[in-house]
Amino acid sequence: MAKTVGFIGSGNMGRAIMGGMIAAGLYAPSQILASAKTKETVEKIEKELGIVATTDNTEVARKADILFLAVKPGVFATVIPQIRDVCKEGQVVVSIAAGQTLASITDLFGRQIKLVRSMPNTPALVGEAMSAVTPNEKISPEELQEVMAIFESFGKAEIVPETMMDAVVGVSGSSPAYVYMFIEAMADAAVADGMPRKQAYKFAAQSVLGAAKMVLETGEHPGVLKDAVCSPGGTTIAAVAELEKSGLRSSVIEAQRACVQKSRDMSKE
Ligand SMILES: NC(=O)C1=CN([C@@H]2O[C@H](COP(=O)(O)OP(=O)(O)OC[C@H]3O[C@@H](n4cnc5c(N)ncnc54)[C@H](O)[C@@H]3O)[C@@H](O)[C@H]2O)C=CC1
Ligand SMILES: O=C(O)[C@@H]1CCC=N1
Repeated sequence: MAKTVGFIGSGNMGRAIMGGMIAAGLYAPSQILASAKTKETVEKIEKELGIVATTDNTEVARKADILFLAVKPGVFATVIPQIRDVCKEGQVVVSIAAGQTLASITDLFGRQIKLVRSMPNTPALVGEAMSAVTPNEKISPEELQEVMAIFESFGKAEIVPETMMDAVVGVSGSSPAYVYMFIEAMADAAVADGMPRKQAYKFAAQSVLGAAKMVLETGEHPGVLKDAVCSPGGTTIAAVAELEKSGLRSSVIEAQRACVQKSRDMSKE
């Protein structure tokens, strides 16, 4: 097992992964080394996660057995030239960036490295991420197993071909944002009907969690599960008819297609 897991970038996603890994107990906080841009963030994450942090990206690259690149895609061209000559021998590099391909990252390193492209999501923080993982040909089965164990420590993970990554960004990387909007809208409606805001979030979020679990655990088609909620002449079908009128499905499909297209465009930049 890797002795040190490094993170370059400690923003929303980096912190969600570190928090998820620590909560799962797969790695002790002392085995995680992260870099951040400012001293304030270094102090904040050291306190928040109990890990060691630094403003020096090269220190993380020198020491990490597995190195997560958790900065924004546009920062790769700054960070990789900084670290490429000091990376630890035999190190496995894991990118979590949208729109950075195995080929583009390899180009920035200027040589073939052990590289994994991945797409997690922020529910990593509560152990419920959905992550996709694509290794390059330098990654051994044992190394892949170790990387998968990290992703599985904070949620579900699957190996996918790289050609699937743009679709993954749409359906799981970015989709928590659409779901939060749905929860917010349901809560707003309940608040309009007099429910206290905090209680409204609980009722809306727990209903989304329960519905998602029904899909995952019963194996039923979502349409069958929907039909079971719709009593003939009842309340639910009245809501469903309105949602169809305002084009909920089409709206979600178009939004997700825009997300996937953006991911494709970013890969070409
Ligand atoms: N937020 C999300 O839901 C997801 C994000 N991602 C990917 O994760 C990556 C990070 O995204 P977020 O965490 O959302 O962004 P963020 O902006 O929250 O985090 C990026 C962090 O990198 C730091 N940073 C910037 N330049 C740096 C440098 N030169 N050296 C070290 N640190 C530097 C920033 O200060 C910031 O804290 C992106 O590539 C994104 O595509 C992937 C899946 C989901
Ligand atoms: O919005 C973004 O670009 C990142 C990638 C997936 C989720 N957040």
